[in-house]
Amino acid sequence: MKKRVTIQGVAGCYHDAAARNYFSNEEIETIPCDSFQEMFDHLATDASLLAILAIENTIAGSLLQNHELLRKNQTRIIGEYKMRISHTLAALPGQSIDQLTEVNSHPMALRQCEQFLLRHPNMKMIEKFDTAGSAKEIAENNLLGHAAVCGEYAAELYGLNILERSIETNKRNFTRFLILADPLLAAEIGPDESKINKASIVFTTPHTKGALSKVLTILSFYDINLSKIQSMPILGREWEYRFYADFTFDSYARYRQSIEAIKPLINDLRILGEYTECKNEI
Ligand SMILES: O=C(O)C(=O)C[C@]1(C(=O)O)C=C[C@@H](O)C=C1
Repeated sequence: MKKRVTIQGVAGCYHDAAARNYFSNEEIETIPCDSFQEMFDHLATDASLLAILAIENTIAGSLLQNHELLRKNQTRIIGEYKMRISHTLAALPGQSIDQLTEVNSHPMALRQCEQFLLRHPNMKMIEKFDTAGSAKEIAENNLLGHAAVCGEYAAELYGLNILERSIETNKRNFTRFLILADPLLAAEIGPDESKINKASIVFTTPHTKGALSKVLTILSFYDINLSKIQSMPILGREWEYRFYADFTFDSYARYRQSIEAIKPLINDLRILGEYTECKNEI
């Protein structure tokens, strides 16, 4: 059966490209959403759907709100995909860069191109819900004076002219996406234990001396490699934090033992997913 994958954004956006790359051996249908929240709403009402969710970028950092969405929803992470992101500046045919007064894009994309955009102060940065959505809006409404920061494919798809290519601040610009599924579907189509070498968890620690350090020491004892840790404030408890951690490991059994070993030291543990590490980042 054709997989249906919810994406934030419209045809030609980076989520669309990431979904098509990740499922390159299968025919898929992408379901556009206006926000990350809307993606989770769709997943909650239709357990047969999958989703792809940007979680961090090598220039702009973490998408913080997406960590909280992962925790608050029952979906499981079943995979990850790292994709090179290269942005273009695109406008209606006939427009030159000095005629532009406004640049539209997803906030993460604008941040990734900040150095280029600061060199062109004639363009005011206006955040929109999507890169490709910005290109589409400019084309459909014939918005003279507007440019979009979007992928080359999106510019072509919506008939815009590319004024500048590779405008990201650093060429090593990658976004890491997570593949999500309802827990029952995840058990069915997620990777076999033998292929699992990465996990994402969230937990809190008591506000005592060395609490987090003790957890990390135990993980290191079990040969667990901490690949990312992200703290987020706990609502209503000033200056207290929740920790989102990603691990990689060679032995699934040792990883499970390490989780059992840290349990007495932590609270509110949730395993967000166990999956195969994506290595295609070069
Ligand atoms: O606007 C898009 O095209 C998206 O898919 C969103 C998004 C993001 O959420 O970070 C995806 C990848 C890039 O980092 C820029 C924007």
